[in-house]
Formats: sequence, structure tokens, C-alpha cells
Amino acid sequence: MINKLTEKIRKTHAPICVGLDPMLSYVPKQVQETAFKEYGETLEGAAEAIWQFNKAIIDATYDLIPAVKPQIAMYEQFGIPGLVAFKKTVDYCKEKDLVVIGDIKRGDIGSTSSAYAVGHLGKVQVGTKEYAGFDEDFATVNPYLGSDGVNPFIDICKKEKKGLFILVKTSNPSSGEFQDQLINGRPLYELVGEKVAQWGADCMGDEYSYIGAVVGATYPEMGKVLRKIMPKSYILVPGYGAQGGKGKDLVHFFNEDGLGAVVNSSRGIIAAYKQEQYAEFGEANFADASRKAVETMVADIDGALTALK
Ligand SMILES: O=c1ccn([C@@H]2O[C@H](COP(=O)(O)O)[C@@H](O)[C@H]2O)c(=O)[nH]1
Repeated sequence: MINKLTEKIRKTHAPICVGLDPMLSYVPKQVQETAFKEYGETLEGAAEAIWQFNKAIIDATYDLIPAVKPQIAMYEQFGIPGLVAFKKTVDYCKEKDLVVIGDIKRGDIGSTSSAYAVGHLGKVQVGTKEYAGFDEDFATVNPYLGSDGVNPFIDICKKEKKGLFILVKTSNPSSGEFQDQLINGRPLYELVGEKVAQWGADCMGDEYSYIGAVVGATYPEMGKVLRKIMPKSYILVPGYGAQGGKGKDLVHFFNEDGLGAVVNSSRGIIAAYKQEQYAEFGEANFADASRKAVETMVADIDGALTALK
């Protein structure tokens, strides 16, 4: 799957992923009303609304982008119907040949991690049969429990040719509370980065490892250091747009081959129609506003990378 991600980034010239984080408040009124007419103001109605919203955004952007990152929390808030919408979204994106990064941030003791890995990336055995559960291409993993918690995910990735993005330095304001703590003079995020490089060395695709890292766009200096620590790992970079990250902050997340990073924007793309910059589209044309926001983001990153050359 890492080879597919690399190929698609090369083909689209867009090292980005669209974050499918559908809060109901982002879904235009007309989409909500149609869903509520059919299912009422219920969890099913909300799930239908977010699914229709996602579908419109995917239809409007899939030819421009290599990947999407549905954030499972946004679906879980609507209970079982929300999870059904998550699965429908994953399947639809795969039909459109997009790489799907399930932002699930799991990690537990070995046996439990194993079940998470099977549920999201692998296949579960039922009697004589096997079934894929959510079946994303990549999943995000929280490494706080150490190798026991990560290895079951790696094992499934080896078997299924899937991949991981392991949290190394997150984009949020308080990420330093633990991640920047010094251990023998080195920040914890660097030690986790070294571990990702080690885990990844045994999991190489053609050019890059399928064990990647998450490093926030909001910490460009740390991104520069981590890029060197993990030269063969893709970095999933959240924090662009709504959290303040800009193209110029991202240049050192990339390798000299122009690859090695995939930058996520969620609210900045899916709720673009609410921004002043895209107001001309109006609520009715929300998906066209998302397409324009993708084009603007790609040009911003491309401009920053070109300026560096
Ligand atoms: O360090 C991290 C890890 C994950 N995220 C996730 O990315 C998106 C960001 O959404 P925006 O609307 O583009 O801010 C969201 O799903 C987060 O859970 C992150 O932001 N930072």
C-alpha cells in the first residue's frame, strides 16, 4: 500500500490527504434536511447526512488527491449508525481508488492491539470463513504502550500489505507535556522517531517503509529533525490550515526526492465553504468550495517546495 501511496502522490503531484472529519455543523442545511426527512432527527438521520456530505466531497476531489483520512471519532459520536457511515465512506473512497488512512489512534496490550489491527487492517476468522471489518489501508497507532502494543499492527501490515502512521510528535498545543520531556538529554519524540525508523527498517516497500509517523505541521523545527531520524518513513502531517500550519512550514518534512510526507487538512477542506475566501461558492456548492480548497492547498505546498530548490 505504501507503493500505491507513493505512486498516487507522484501522479497527482499532490502530497496531501483530505481529512473526512464530518461534524454535523459542517453539513449544509439542505443535506441535513433531506436526511432528516427520510430518517428523522435520529442517529440514523445524522449518519445519512454525514455520509451524503462525504460522498459529495469525495466526488468533487478524488481526481486531485491520492488519499483521504477519515477520523473515526467524528463517526463514533453517532454510535452504530455513525460507524456504518464510516465503513461506507472507507468503501466508497476505495472504489474511487483513493488510499484510506483510518485515523483511529489505537494501541493497547498485545492481545487487544491484535484485535484492533484485525478489525481495521486485517481479516477476522469466523468458523471456516474470513471477513475484513473496516478494511482501511493505513491506520494511526498510539505507541504509548511500547512494542507490545505496536507489533500486532505491524504483523497484520506485513500479512495484508497495509501500513501504519505512529504518533511521534502531535500537532496540538499541549503535545510537549509528555512528548518533549528529556530522557538522557533527548526529547521523547526523538526516541519514538528512532523506534519508528527501527520498526520500519524491516517493513520496506519499493522506496519507503510502510511504517510511517505522525508529526504535526505546527512543529516545523521538530519535523526537520524527525525527517532525518526517519528517512525511509512517510510522515503524515496534520495541523495544516485550521490549526495554523502553512506550506512554508512543511518543506523540511519532505525528502530531497520531493516525497516522504503527506499533509492532511480536514476542516480547511471539508468546511471550506464557510470560509471568507470561498464564500462565493455558497452553501449549495460546498463540494466545489472543497475542490477549490484542495487546489489552493496543493499550490501552497508546491510553491513552498519550489521556492526551496
Ligand atoms: O497530531 C495530530 C494527530 C492527528 N490529528 C488529526 O488530524 C485532523 C486535523 O483536523 P484539522 O481540521 O485539519 O485541524 C483531525 O482528525 C485530528 O484528530 C491532528 O490534528 N494532530
